Amino acid sequence: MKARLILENGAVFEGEAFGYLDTQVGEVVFNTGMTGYQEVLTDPSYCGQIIVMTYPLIGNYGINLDDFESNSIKAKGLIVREKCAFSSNFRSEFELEQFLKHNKVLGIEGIDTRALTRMIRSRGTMRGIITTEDLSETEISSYIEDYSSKGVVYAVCTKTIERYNGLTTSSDEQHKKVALIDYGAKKNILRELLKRNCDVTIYPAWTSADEILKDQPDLVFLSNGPGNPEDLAPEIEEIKKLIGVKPIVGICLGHQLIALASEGETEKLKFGHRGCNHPVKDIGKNRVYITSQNHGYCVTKLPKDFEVTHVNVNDGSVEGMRHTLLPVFSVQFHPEASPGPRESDYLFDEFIAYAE
Ligand SMILES: NC(=O)CC[C@H](N)C(=O)O
Repeated sequence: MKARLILENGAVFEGEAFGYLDTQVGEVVFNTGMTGYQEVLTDPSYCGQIIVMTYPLIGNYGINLDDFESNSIKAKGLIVREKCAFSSNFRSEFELEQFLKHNKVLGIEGIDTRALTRMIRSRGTMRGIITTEDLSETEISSYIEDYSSKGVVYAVCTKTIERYNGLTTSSDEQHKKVALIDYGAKKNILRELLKRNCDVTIYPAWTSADEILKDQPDLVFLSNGPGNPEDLAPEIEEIKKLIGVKPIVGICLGHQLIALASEGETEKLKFGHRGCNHPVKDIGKNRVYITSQNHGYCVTKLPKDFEVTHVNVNDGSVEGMRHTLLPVFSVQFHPEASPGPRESDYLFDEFIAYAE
């Protein structure tokens, strides 16, 4: 069946539908990873977005039971050049198409993803509709105008407090108590903390600072998550109450929220950074790491008393910052990888070293 992507600038790309037949509106973004489609689709930070994979063949190693970053697809749609119908990998449990169908997500194949990506790069990120229906002009513009990314964090974060014990049980290993505030946390953040013997309590995004402090954590960890950080005014107020009281670290959205809670500023990037091949320089180590990224916003004004620890080698944007006096440290990229290179996972040791 035919399916179309209609962008807000009027461009139309036609391809073949696969997965679940539907109409959805979202922000159309591209990801340059050659692999990692399972992690990308289930990463809650993609909530509200339609993903274009620039690698031309997607689905060739299927979907397995271990690589989920949350328990369902959070993206609104998937656009590929060619979908692989029969996967070939010893870990594959089902096909990409089945996975999309089961999660009620529309995929479109046969799209010139190179032309589409070039258009997004030159025009900037745009809203778009994916559909198998014949929509009228009025329907198209009302879909696009009604689209908003507000509330996405509340849609994806945990609704109840969850507690996990660190993996090592030996009594001489001291377990650090980590309060992970979930704005749409990827599972690999939890896995990395548990692997390092931390006992982790996951709190819904709206949890008050008082409630978190009552549990006496050794470290507060602000997760990644979807949407515009500026939409989270109440959460920013709670973070303000934690800064200087408990050590705080953050990844991606968490990093942006620390900036906003300390009177820094964030802005939307023209087309974002999404992929597994973004070079980031750790200024202290004078080394470049290839990192996994997925963000549309970045910190443009550093808060007072903060210094830049990491910088993006491609465009010079801020990739990490640290308070010069208080235990506060955060990065814009994803040291938990999943998907992508794991070479910056040393940052989890640095994060945990901040614990009291
Ligand atoms: N992965 C993330 O946490 C993304 C943060 C934020 N939603 C952005 O797009 O910039």
